[in-house]
Amino acid sequence: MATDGATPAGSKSKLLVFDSKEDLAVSLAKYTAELSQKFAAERGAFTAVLSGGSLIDSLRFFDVSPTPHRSRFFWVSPGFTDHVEICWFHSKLTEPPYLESVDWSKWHVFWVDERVVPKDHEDSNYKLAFDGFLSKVPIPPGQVYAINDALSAEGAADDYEACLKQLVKNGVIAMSTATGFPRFDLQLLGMGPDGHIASLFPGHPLVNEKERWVTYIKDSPKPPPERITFTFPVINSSAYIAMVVTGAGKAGPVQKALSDKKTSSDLLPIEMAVLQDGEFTWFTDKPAVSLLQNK
Ligand SMILES: O=C(O)[C@H](O)[C@@H](O)[C@H](O)[C@H](O)COP(=O)(O)O
Repeated sequence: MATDGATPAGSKSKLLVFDSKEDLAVSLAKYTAELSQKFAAERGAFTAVLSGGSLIDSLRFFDVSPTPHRSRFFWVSPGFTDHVEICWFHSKLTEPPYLESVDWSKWHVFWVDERVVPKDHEDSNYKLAFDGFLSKVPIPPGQVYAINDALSAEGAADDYEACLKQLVKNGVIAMSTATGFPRFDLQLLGMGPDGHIASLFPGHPLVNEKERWVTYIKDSPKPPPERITFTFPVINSSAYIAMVVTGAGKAGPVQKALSDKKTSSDLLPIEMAVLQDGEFTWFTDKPAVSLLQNK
């Protein structure tokens, strides 16, 4: 059966490897819907954080099928491999049954990073998520927290941080008693081929930010250059992280992140994503884990 992987900070870590992007998307929809139900019942709100990039495709990717879909995935941890076959309805978050069964009124949506461009610009992560996901589900518009696109990068980061602080005060966002930073229920993240997450890039001083909740970058190596981003203390205070990584182009950083041998001097941002008290799940495909030993 399934097994948990390494637990570096006492938190849980799991690696899921899927046969196809469709299978990954089916599982991600089920995982997200279950967490939404759990937090809506426990706290009366579900705080979900999105990234840009290919993640949104994973929330909307495949076709609807009326018949159950047989999906295989693999749980992998050092020295252990198991294959599990499961039947799921071939469904995504924006289709039945989730469209009706998820309590969308409890959702509050945030971005782990955003490009400093107008909301209707092709580069906007808000636009990407709106077109592919948010426009298809009935989340109250007042609970979708886009950046203020009239501000500079610095101003937008300050404004977003102030918004988060207000929502912590109102009890919409939980606080981590362990870290003193906001504790989002679920962060749905992607990783770039260089091992970056959010807009925290390898070798950039922002990876060391310890005080701010939200900060800004004006020299992002991935275009466009101006962005705002959550900091590591906020990412690492999450209750759950789903790290969605597919494709052979990302196999190098995946191998490095999951390797037992770590040297603190050259950590990639993905290796710095270590939950203090939460569950970190990798949603991957076979090409992304092709450099791992025990797959
Ligand atoms: O604004 C962005 O560029 C993203 O939020 C970024 O952090 C993204 O998640 C990764 O770069 C992975 O992107 P891909 O999945 O497209 O490689």
